[in-house]
Amino acid sequence: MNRDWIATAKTLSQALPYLQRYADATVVIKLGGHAMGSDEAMDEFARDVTLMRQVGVNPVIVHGGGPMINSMLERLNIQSEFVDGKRVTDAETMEVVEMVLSGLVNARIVQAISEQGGRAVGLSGKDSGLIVCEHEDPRLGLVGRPTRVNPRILRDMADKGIIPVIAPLGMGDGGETFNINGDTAAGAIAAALKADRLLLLTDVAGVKNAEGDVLTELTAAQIREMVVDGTIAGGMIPKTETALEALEGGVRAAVILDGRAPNACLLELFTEHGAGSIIRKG
Ligand SMILES: Nc1ncnc2c1ncn2[C@@H]1O[C@H](COP(=O)(O)OP(=O)(O)O)[C@@H](O)[C@H]1O
Ligand SMILES: CC(=O)N[C@@H](CCC(=O)OP(=O)(O)O)C(=O)O
Repeated sequence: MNRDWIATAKTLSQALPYLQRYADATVVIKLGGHAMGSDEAMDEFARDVTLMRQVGVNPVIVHGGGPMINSMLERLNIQSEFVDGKRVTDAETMEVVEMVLSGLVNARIVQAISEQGGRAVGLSGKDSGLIVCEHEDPRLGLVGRPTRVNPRILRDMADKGIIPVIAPLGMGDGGETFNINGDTAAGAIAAALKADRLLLLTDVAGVKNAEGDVLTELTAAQIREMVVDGTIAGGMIPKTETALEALEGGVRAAVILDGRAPNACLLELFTEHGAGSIIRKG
């Protein structure tokens, strides 16, 4: 018999304990704009998510789209700047952010999952009272900090076998729209669902130390130290902040991993090998 088929059967057999461990688990996956790359990578991600659902996991997708927002702002000649990894958002920028996240990025992910045979439905934090926000910092304009997350709609969707795909927008108490960093939104949702895993997919293999080596396990204390000494910088700041807040909020473990690596999510959940940097409570 062809050896590849034997290897496939063996792989499936070896995955059994992991499939059992994650049966009915809730896994929140943040797909960063940098991890979205090519159509092939998107198709593979969609296939992995569809497979997860097929074997009884409840995947919840929260996406970013920073690079896509940047290119649309450039086309419209609108300047944009970041403070500590978050986009300063005025009313004009907010319109573009919403248009790109809900109109382009969200729709692309939903379509990719549908093409793999999964049932995906796109929504944003503004739908069904999912994420209510307040102003995070006066310097950032319409950037929201989630104050209340109502995950009921997500539970209803999971019960029906639907994979939610969520754009990181929120609603203020006065009905205004807020831009939420994708990592922050994913962490808040993971905490509200008391998720078993929060997977933060990005474009690096994990959190690196000052020598550039990926740390496979990290503690909260290590993270705080690395933020203070500047080893963790830029977009990695909201990511690690999110991981810590999610753990405080009741998530069992958070993992920062390379979304461009082949079958990144499956590798992390269903093999002994794991992937990226894992941060556990403690
Ligand atoms: N200590 C670190 N380890 C790994 N990446 C880091 C670190 N400090 C800063 N970074 C930067 O953070 C980036 C990931 O954040 P970001 O670009 O916002 O990703 P995404 O768009 O996937 O959310 C990496 O590409 C890297 O340039
Ligand atoms: C407040 C804030 O910074 N919002 C982000 C939302 C998108 C995002 O988080 O995209 P990535 O995950 O691809 O970086 C932004 O405007 O770029």
